[in-house]
Amino acid sequence: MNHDDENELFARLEADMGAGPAVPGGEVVDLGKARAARTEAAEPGDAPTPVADSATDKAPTSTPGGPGGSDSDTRGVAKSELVDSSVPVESGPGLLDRIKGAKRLDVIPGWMRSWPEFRDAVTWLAGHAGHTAAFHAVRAPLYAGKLAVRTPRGVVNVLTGVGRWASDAEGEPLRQAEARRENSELYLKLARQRDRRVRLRTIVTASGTLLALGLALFLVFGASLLTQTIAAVLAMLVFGQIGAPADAPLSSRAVIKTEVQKLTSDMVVKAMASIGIGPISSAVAKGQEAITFVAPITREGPGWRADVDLPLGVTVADVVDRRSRLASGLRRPLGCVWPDGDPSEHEGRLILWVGDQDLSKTGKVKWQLAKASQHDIFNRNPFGIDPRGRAQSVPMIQHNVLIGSLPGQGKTSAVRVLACGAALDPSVELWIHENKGTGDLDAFAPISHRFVSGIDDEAIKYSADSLALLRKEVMRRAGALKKLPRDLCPDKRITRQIADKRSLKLWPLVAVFDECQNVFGHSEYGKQAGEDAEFIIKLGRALGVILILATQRPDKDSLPTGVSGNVSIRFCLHVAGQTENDMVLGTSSYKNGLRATIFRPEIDAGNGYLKGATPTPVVVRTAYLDGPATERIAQRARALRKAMGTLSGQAIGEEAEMASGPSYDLLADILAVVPESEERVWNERIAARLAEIRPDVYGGWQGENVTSALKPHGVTTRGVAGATDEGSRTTRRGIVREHVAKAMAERDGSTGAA
Ligand SMILES: Nc1ncnc2c1ncn2[C@@H]1O[C@H](COP(=O)(O)OP(=O)(O)OP(=O)(O)O)[C@@H](O)[C@H]1O
Repeated sequence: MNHDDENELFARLEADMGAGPAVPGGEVVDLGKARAARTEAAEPGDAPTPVADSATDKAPTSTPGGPGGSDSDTRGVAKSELVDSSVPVESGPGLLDRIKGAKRLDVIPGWMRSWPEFRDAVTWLAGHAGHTAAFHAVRAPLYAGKLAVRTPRGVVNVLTGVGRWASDAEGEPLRQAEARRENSELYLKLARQRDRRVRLRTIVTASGTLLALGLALFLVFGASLLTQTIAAVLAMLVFGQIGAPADAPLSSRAVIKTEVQKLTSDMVVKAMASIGIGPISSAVAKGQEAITFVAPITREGPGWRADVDLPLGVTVADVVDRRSRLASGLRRPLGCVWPDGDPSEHEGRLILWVGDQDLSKTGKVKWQLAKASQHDIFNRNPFGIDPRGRAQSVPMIQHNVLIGSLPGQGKTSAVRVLACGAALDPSVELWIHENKGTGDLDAFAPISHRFVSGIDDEAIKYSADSLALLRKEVMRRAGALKKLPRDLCPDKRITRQIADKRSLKLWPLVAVFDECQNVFGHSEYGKQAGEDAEFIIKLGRALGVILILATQRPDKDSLPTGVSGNVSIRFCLHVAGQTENDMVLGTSSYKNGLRATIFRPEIDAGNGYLKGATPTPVVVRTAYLDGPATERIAQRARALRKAMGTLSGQAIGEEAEMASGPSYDLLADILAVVPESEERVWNERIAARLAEIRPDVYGGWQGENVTSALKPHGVTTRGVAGATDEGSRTTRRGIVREHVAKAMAERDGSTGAA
């Protein structure tokens, strides 16, 4: 709390205690009393009442009005007294509210609460210690040699030192000076002091020498070899160190620290004054306080953090706009300087974070799930780190993702990270489309229900077909979800519990469209594909259908506005200008300071603005998975799917038409569960047996489901006489086994002929 705050709080307390019952702001003002009060104050000879405007620091002005003033004037007085009174009144939060609203600082720092960050810190520390130990261990023989060579010199240094001490050599220059000045009194005093000292020190030195000689004789003639060795090593360590020249230390450094200057308020003010924001520069020029530091500058992660209040009317976006000038003003590389807003405060609260090193030099960020055996897509997917080194993740369920940038900035890498997260959940059905044709996502082919890599018309058509199929799938899911009982699906959206009931076929479906501009911009299929994508984006979220779109041409021809306008998570790597920026990050993003144009081509590949995944947009350097790493993850994902029986579609060589849901052969399955000996059978019995062999497909089926599923195959049901489990005879709907066998033979015969 600063001084002004304290003053204000005390004034407020005084007002609370002394003013009697409060007049709530909403109460009716007694104009008569207000007028009387004003008339009193405006008596001739009275000084004009100053109306202080603390917000604008205006010069005091006289209260308008006076005897005979109009009603509106009167209201003006009453209003100014209530609003601008220099005595605090009941406006704004009270003391308790202010205390309640105070921001609590973390008891335990963020990096200690986040397991991955804590693990990173400990791993780094262990690595650092290990490296230093190994470095010096390797050089130990060299250090021993140096110490041995320096030992005689050390001995001489010690003897010389002792001699100088015993003879009080340090007082000699003083005595000489007094002798030259012929100050006999002081000289005699010093000489007497020297004699006293030398007498005492000679006794100490002689005793010490005798002791040392005794010890030396004992070590040479009386001590064991081990003691002799230890003594020799110790002597070498001590005398070798003492004998070292001042400019040649024994060991070199195992690590050389990159010296990073501490960020000071002075540096920040100077830098801010140099970026060309009028109110700041002019205040600094006049020697006034241009910006206010609301907290001490502290160390946060691998850098420094300054919390600053900008002058009135200046926004964080104004500073972000001048980031490179700010970097110059701070004399730091651009990739170290990250001005950011504080969402919990006002538009003028700037968090300036200055990193020790350029974000682009962080190297390749490890993906947290690179070695994980499995992942749950209902949890957030690790995505990368922010400039402050904090792990950042992306929620997948209930979301769609749009990734955009110029070529070669890291879109595909970002897609891989998201697709790998989805792949590690074996319940997820993957549809992968890579319409650049370079095979960047080929690793996912063995686990994808639908997969295509290509830029030719056929590949584009395949992707467009996928969107059409997804649209149908979304509609099917909407119907299926609606029918679910309320207790299973209270929020009318897919949950883990629902996804795990395979018979419902409502598992999460992640569809990736990399280089989607080639699909949406296609002359023949583009328009329909855009409409389908918009439909899916709008409705698919609650139904477990997640679209991940990546484009290197975010313009309105290649990315339908219905798509870009409705997507929930956006990641924008380097783009050329405002239009592309806003297409990916959303309207007005550029104006609000979210400018992916700040990233440098190539140097900042992998760095982008992430919006929608965190409470406020954040710069993220994505984790990087190269080809082999992606393949290893995909293999793990395939093994998981095999074990769970969720591989489907093209991953097991099925035709593309069998796109939605796992394939099954109803006729073959019925023949399998109805033995030849059983000529006629009730449909309800078939349904129960089918559910036993394929619960994921037939679970929950009743007799009617068998009836309707057989209809397209030309098998009709009829009344079949039989006995219930209790033994009573009755007739129910059923089939003749031979009819099913015939339908299957016909079908297979015609397939074979085709
Ligand atoms: N997260 C990252 N960390 C480090 N380097 C990265 C990262 N992402 C991308 N890169 C670098 O950028 C290069 C291009 O990445 P990527 O292929 O993902 O870009 P792209 O935007 O998909 O390109 P294109 O549009 O041509 O397909 C990579 O080969 C890699 O060297």
